[in-house]
Parts: sequence; structure tokens; C-alpha cells
Amino acid sequence: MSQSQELSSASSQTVVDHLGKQGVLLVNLGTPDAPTPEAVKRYLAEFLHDHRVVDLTRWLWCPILHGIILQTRPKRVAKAYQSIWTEQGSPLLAITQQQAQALAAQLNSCLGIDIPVEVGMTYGNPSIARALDVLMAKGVEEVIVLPLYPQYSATTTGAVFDQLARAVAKRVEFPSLTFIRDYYQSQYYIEALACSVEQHWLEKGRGERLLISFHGIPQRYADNGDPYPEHCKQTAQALAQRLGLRESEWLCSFQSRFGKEEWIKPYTDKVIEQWGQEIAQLDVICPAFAADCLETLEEIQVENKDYFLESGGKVFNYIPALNCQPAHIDMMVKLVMAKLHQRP
Ligand SMILES: C=CC1=C(C)c2cc3[nH]c(cc4nc(cc5[nH]c(cc1n2)c(C)c5CCC(=O)O)C(CCC(=O)O)=C4C)c(C)c3C=C
Ligand SMILES: [Fe+2]
Ligand SMILES: [Fe+2]
Repeated sequence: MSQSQELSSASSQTVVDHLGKQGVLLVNLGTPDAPTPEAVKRYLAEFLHDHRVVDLTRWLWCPILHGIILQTRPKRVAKAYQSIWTEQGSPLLAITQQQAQALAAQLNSCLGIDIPVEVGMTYGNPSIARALDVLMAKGVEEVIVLPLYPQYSATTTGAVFDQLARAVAKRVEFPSLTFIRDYYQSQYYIEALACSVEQHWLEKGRGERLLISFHGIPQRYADNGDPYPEHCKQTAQALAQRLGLRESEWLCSFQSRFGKEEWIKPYTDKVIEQWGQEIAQLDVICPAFAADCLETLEEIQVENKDYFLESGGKVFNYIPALNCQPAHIDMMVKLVMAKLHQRP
């Protein structure tokens, strides 16, 4: 072997050794352990105590949360969870775990080595702290954190960062962390969404309009500088442009309001009621959700479908989240590889 061959083989071995010490932490919101009022209460209590999610002062918020919300909401929401629960458990967790397996397999086939991929949830199980434990037990020294929120919001992505910091605060030693903050403009993400819509049109026919519905946040949070609404609008615009839609054929709206204060507008349910009076066939896609969950399978596919049909619409089609579609897993591979290859 020549000197230059030896050098290049030694340096590629270094790269492989280095890649071998990296791992991926895939994060999503979290979900109850069971579709029961008790489990939903535990989940909501953890979620709704997070200052990132509800920023009201505790002396004002805790009496409302403990005295009203946690007394009434768990029973109602548990029924909704029961209607979407699967043999594998909550769709959000089951799909995120399948995504992790698919991502690990795809990384392995691209790189020829095992890059461990673990799931951590911001609230509930498996926690981010546990996922870090598992990665470290596998010898991982550098973790690429991919929160499955394409659009950054302090309420979601910011909360992931806080949980990571809390997990790390309890340790003497912890891995290097690389944080993927957002991917709302990624060409691979927009392309995956567009292909999903086109495939849906081929299989189910094309609606007269496409509603691009995102989870909302309180208007006050946007006024305080949360860039989430702007990220959503840019994703929606890029998708509509890629699909060649005219202005009159699509709209960006916001769903899943919580509480009494004003949230960012237009509201998905109001748009859907209005459109039920104007058109016969509607398609709805929810690009903020990387995996189908309560907010898509129940709120959109059941509740909002009813609003559309009750107000006069005839055909309502929900276009599923990207879930484990190959283009979605490829997008995750691209996001992760960009970080892996940044390393020396
Ligand atoms: C003040 C309350 C909430 C904010 C702000 C909020 C932002 C937000 N949430 C998601 C993604 C998901 N939310 C989900 C459920 C859910 N969200 C809230 C409240 C706020 N969300 C509640 C109370 C719940 C639980 C259900 C209910 O009681 O109505 C889920 C689904 C979880 C599941 O188990 O399936 C997701 C996903 C985003 C993206 C976001 C802001 C950008
Ligand atoms: Fe409290
Ligand atoms: Fe939410």
C-alpha cells in the first residue's frame, strides 16, 4: 500500500470510528401511557405545568389547572384517545418508534455502520432523560437531537431544549449535543409533503381546495416574538407553489385552540364550516405533525369532517401525516447526515 493510500485508509477509519460514536435522539411531544382518565390526567398535569406551554404566573394558573382543567378534561380527552388507540398503543408514540427504526435502518444502509436512534418524548414516556441514558449506554459520545417539529416554536422546540438541559443537569458526564432547530423550509420536507398530496389526489381524487392546517399557539406568544406563525406561512406557501395552486385554491389555518384567550388565526374549524357552504370536496393536510396523533386523527379527521359535512360539504379528505413514508425517512436521513458530516 502506498503512503497516500495508507493515509487515506487511516483517515477514513477515523471518520468511521467517529461516526460510530454518534447517535440520534428523535423527539416528539409525548402522549398518555393509556387511554384512561388517570393516565391522561398525569400526562396533562406534566404538559400543562410547563411554563413554555402556558406562561401565566403560577398563582393564577395552578388554581385553574388543578381546580378546573384537571378535574374535567381528562375524562373527555380519554374518550377521544380511546377512539384512536391502536394495538401498538398511542399512534403518536407507535409511529415515532417506527420512524426511529426506519431511520436507523436507512442510516445503516447509507453509511454501512450502526448509528443508534432513540425516541425521547418531551412529556411522559419514554422521557428524553431515559433516551439519553440508553444512547450513552451504547457508547454514544455525540448526540444529534432532531425534534420532529418542522416549524420552530418556543412552546415545542424550546421545551425540548429545556428538557435536554434538565436531563444533562443531573449528570457528571454527558455527550456533545447538536440540535436541529427547525426544517420548515427544507426542500426534502416540502417535496415529501407535495408528493404525499399528489399521491392522495391520484388515489382519492382532487378536492376543490387544499386547507393547510397547523397546530396553533396563543396570539400573545406570536406578539412576543415566537416565529412559529411565520414558519408555518412559509411552509404553506412553499407547498402551494410546488403544487402549482392558485391563491383561491389553498389557505393556511391554525387548529387545536386551548383555553379562552385569542389564538393565531384563521381558525381551522371556522374556515372548514365556511367552506362547507362554498365547495363540495375538500382536502386537508397538517404539516406541523410529523406523526398522526389525536390532533389529526380525531380533531381533523372526525370533528372537523363533521363540521364540513354539517355545513353542506360532500367529500372531506384528510391527507395523513408523513409518518413512515420513505420520503419522510429520507428527509430525516438528509437532516442527520448534514450534521454527521460537519464533524472532523
Ligand atoms: C396552551 C396549550 C398548548 C399549546 C401552546 C400547544 C402547542 C403545540 N402542540 C403541538 C403538538 C401537539 N399537541 C398535542 C396535544 C395537545 N396540545 C395541547 C395544548 C397545547 N399545545 C393539549 C392540552 C393537548 C392534549 C390533548 C388535549 O387535551 O386536547 C399533540 C397530540 C398528542 C397525542 O397524544 O396524540 C401534538 C402532537 C404543537 C406542534 C404546538 C405548537 C406549535
Ligand atoms: Fe400546579
Ligand atoms: Fe398541542
